Amino acid sequence: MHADFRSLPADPASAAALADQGLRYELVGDDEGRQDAFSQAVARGFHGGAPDEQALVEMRESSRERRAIGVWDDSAAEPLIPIATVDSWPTPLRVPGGRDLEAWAISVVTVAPTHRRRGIARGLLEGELRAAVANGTPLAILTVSESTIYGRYGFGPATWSAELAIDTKRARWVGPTPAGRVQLVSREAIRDAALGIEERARAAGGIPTWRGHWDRQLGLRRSEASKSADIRAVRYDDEAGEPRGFAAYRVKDAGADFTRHPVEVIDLVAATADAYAALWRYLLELDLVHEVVAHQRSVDEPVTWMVSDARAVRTRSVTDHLWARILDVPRCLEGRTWQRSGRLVLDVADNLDLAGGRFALEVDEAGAARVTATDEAPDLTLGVAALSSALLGGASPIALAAAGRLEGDAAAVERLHGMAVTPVPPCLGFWF
Ligand SMILES: CC(=O)SCCNC(=O)CCNC(=O)[C@H](O)C(C)(C)COP(=O)(O)OP(=O)(O)OC[C@H]1O[C@@H](n2cnc3c(N)ncnc32)[C@H](O)[C@@H]1OP(=O)(O)O
Repeated sequence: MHADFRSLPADPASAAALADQGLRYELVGDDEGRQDAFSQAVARGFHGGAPDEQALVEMRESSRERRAIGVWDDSAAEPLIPIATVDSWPTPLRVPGGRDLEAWAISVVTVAPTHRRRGIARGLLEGELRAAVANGTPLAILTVSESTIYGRYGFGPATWSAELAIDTKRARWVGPTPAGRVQLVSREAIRDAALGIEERARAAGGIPTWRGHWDRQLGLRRSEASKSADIRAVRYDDEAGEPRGFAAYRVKDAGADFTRHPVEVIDLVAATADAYAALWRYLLELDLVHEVVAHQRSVDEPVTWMVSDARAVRTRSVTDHLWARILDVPRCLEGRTWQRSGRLVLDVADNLDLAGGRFALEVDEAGAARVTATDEAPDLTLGVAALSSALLGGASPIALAAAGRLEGDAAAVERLHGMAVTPVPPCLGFWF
């Protein structure tokens, strides 16, 4: 890794391409005035309200921990506010087998409505991918506002999230009854315990959270205090009194019938099976509640099996969530554990010329991979986006082949499927 990723220079090729349009593409750096202008541009780019003084101070925290890039148009009416933004930071990503792979997380990609569709986002994205390569990071990741934007840069969806709506009047608890306790605690207490619990709970597809994330999720930022007083929090402590999980939720307005409050689960994080069961049970047995809605859940939630009537748990939607982009094929494929042994020669196409080539993937009985460049005839031909989708074990190579995103004979496709797909689907439980 680069000694200080925040000072990796702005990518010269993107700087030159944007300079041709009279635009300055630059690191935001440590100047608070520039950081605040960047935050204003981000809020505007996502159709948010103008941040007040307090919100700007709070947003400086992420400016200090991320590498932020802005694009300035000196001819604009407000030339100090960038017309485009992106930020990024290197982070561990949990991969199948329980190890972490370093990933370049990319966020807050915005282009002002006055400057859209003239290649500025392309400059930002290509610049980020080249910066990640310069940093020695083998993978880039992001969560997306629209699933139409990032495939062209070699990203593929790699985890999926479900939105669950549970009818609590039908969902009689038949799951386990753990021996620990669910305790009502302050949001501050959850914030203080969250990082430790989350780190133990992190499964494939997960990246570590940060304190500012929890301030925001739990409504603890001073600038958002008035909107979040209704957030309640519970913690599960095991028999020894160790915190093992928590849930934050909001009971919404019941309307005319006071027995029918909807509950929105803001987060439910469980480091143990006991914590998982106890927290769900608590939520599903709240009085005066008829429905519990939870977002960014796994597509294979055990809670479905913990209630008397499985149809009480309705999956409202399943959407792609984390997108991944391989930048170094050998390091990514060797970084994870595979489900079965086998050998395949993969021909990987990359239209940005960052990671493509022909590689022999050899997996031993323990699931450990060795990946070497080769000029043998390929068993499978695929784009880097399809390989990135398969990396975390959540995408089906059989379906990718049926869709024409992976070519090869059926036996080779099935071999990759058996090697890649994991029994537990990868999951990232939040947006970044
Ligand atoms: C990781 C994240 O931050 S996700 C958040 C993404 N940001 C947002 O949703 C905020 C609102 N939207 C925006 O700010 C802008 O519209 C952006 C950032 C999505 C696109 O910025 P632009 O500068 O207009 O994109 P740019 O002109 O570089 O387009 C590059 C290519 O993407 C395509 N494209 C851009 N936006 C979209 C879109 N929303 N849907 C489909 N295609 C798109 C363009 O047509 C172009 O295609 P081509 O290369 O085949 O010609």
